[in-house]
Amino acid sequence: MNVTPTRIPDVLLIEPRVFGDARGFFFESFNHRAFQGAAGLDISFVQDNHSRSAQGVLRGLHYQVQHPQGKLVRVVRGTVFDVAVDIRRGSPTFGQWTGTELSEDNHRQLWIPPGLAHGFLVLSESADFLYKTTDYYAPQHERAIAWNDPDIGIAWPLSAPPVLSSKDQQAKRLRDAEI
Ligand SMILES: Cc1cn([C@H]2C[C@H](O)[C@@H](COP(=O)(O)OP(=O)(O)O[C@H]3O[C@@H](C)C(=O)[C@@H](O)[C@H]3O)O2)c(=O)[nH]c1=O
Repeated sequence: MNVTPTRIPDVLLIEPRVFGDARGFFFESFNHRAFQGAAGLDISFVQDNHSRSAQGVLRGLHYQVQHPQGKLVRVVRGTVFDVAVDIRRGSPTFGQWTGTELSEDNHRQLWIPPGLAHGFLVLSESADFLYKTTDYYAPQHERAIAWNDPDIGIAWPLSAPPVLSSKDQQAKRLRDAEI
């Protein structure tokens, strides 16, 4: 697998080696040893999540103030624009974002370390989004930052206003958020 740092250097783009043949394809979607070696990270995952969303749905930007979750994210059906925002106080890239298209065709994964906010926009008719997390869901500690916070300035590839949960509609700007 290829591992490439993004403009937030510890957010990693992971491109697995895909073996295609007349039947279709095969790839290791997660290999603990390869992930540890390539990413240089000693990580264990405790939860796998799967969400399905329609075109134009935007989920995010989410994080947990305690029990922060590192996330290894990918798409098995459709295409999304996936975004991580650095909200770690004192980080040299605080307030910056990085975005990548993840799709069923490019098999790309993004590693988002604990402490960042995460969200995605569905570009295809629908999308199935899978991710592993390093800590458990803790709803009492979950927070959201507004997807359109002008201080962050994410260039979402939008053609219409996004579809948001009521929680995400009420999300705060980074400057007002508990981080
Ligand atoms: C995230 C999550 C939700 N749920 C439940 C709570 C709720 O009833 C329902 C839907 O939850 P949400 O609206 O929070 O789902 P969603 O908006 O998809 O939340 C997710 O968004 C992406 C961007 C992330 O990065 C994730 O960490 C997570 O925050 O699922 C769990 O039981 N376990 C979980 O781990």
